[in-house]
Amino acid sequence: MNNENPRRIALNILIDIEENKAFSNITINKYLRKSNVTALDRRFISQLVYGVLENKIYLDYIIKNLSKTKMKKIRIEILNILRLGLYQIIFLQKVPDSAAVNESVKLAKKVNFRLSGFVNGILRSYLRVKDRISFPNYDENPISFLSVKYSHPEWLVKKWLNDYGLEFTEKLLEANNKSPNLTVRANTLKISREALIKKLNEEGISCRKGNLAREALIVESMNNSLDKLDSFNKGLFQVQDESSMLVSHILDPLEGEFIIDVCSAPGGKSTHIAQLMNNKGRILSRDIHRHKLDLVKANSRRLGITIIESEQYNALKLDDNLIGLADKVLVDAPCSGFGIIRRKPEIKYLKEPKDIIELSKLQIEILKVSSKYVKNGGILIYSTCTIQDEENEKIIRKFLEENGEFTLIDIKDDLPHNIRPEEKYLQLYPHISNTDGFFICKMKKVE
Ligand SMILES: C[S@@+](CC[C@H](N)C(=O)[O-])C[C@H]1O[C@@H](n2cnc3c(N)ncnc32)[C@H](O)[C@@H]1O
Repeated sequence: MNNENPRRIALNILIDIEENKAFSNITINKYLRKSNVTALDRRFISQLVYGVLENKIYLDYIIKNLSKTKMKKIRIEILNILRLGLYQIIFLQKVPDSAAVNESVKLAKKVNFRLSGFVNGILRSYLRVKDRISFPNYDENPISFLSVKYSHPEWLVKKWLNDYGLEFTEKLLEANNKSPNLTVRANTLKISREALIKKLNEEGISCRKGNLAREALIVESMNNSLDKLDSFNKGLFQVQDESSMLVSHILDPLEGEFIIDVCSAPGGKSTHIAQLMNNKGRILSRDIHRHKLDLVKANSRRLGITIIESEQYNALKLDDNLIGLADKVLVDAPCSGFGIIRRKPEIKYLKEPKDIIELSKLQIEILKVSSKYVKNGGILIYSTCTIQDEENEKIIRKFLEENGEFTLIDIKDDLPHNIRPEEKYLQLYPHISNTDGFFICKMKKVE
């Protein structure tokens, strides 16, 4: 077994994510970029990594039941080999049980020969007693039941049950463990959506029109990673979820305007805004992290956008030079990310209740400071990729209470016909719109 063994690569990725609290998508890309595995193996590696992360609490519950060694005492490599083995046995019909066990034992032998017997024992005992493992019972403890079944931490399940009720919560939990659509935005500065479909088909990518945004394409199958395609390198598209595309449509930028995007990296929305402005006008794209701004620059260059100025800047600090100057300001705020658990399942284990409190303080401050840049009659957009009220509606309510010069604008006219929010703002959920969970709110500074 060499280092190009897909299970070994998946194991290394899982350990890296756990030890370094790293993001799954970035870590997977990092490892795949330096390996020579086939397209089929790349898909298998992603499936293993996402599958284990999505189902970690469930898999650990089983390991805890079968192991005499306490979870905390099981070495991280062995624990992840067990998770990988069980995931294959339970969730992957295409992998025979014997192969899942044998490959896990082989992997364990490479990592720590002495402990391969332990791995063999746990996996084989699972196969023997799987029907007798006792899981939490819904009637006795619905929170534990849902937490284990859908691998979400108990505090989050409890919170969502409280906020949304049982039916909604269960659908949301279930949707969070499903694969999201891979969606791209046609760069209409260079190509129409129809012509892009043709070009991608020629490159072996099958895709269809999106459901919500007029530039969106949903990728249905591919035999190459998107960033290796000629169409990608020529800047004909940008990977972006449809929910995120709606933000720029709701901002509704016009040619010649001055737009400030205070939290812009990696530039998904800034570049879309530039596209909607026909690359005419001025966009100031700021972010607190310099290295992330390199992505804004690289994306702009690839997409042929010249009106974006990127600048490292802390959005909490008022910039006196910009007060009252912007036609439109976008605050796409840092958030808990609970709307993108499908893309980054590790988020559900990393974030804690105290993070939501800290984030909401940061969000309201950024919003207050950034609102100062809006000119009279101008527009302020607040968006997040989360579904927590504390980071969304409550922020807006507080902001509007304290800033009487801003008023909420109804966004129905900016939305496609198939989205009809009950409120003036928009809250999307993965199990309802099959997009990321997203919040978008539009405010106007009264003249
Ligand atoms: C949701 S992401 C932005 C995504 C981006 N708008 C896009 O569409 O590609 C939030 C960004 O806020 C940045 N950020 C966090 N705290 C900040 C601060 N105090 N000032 C400016 N940017 C900040 C993060 O670095 C992160 O890139």
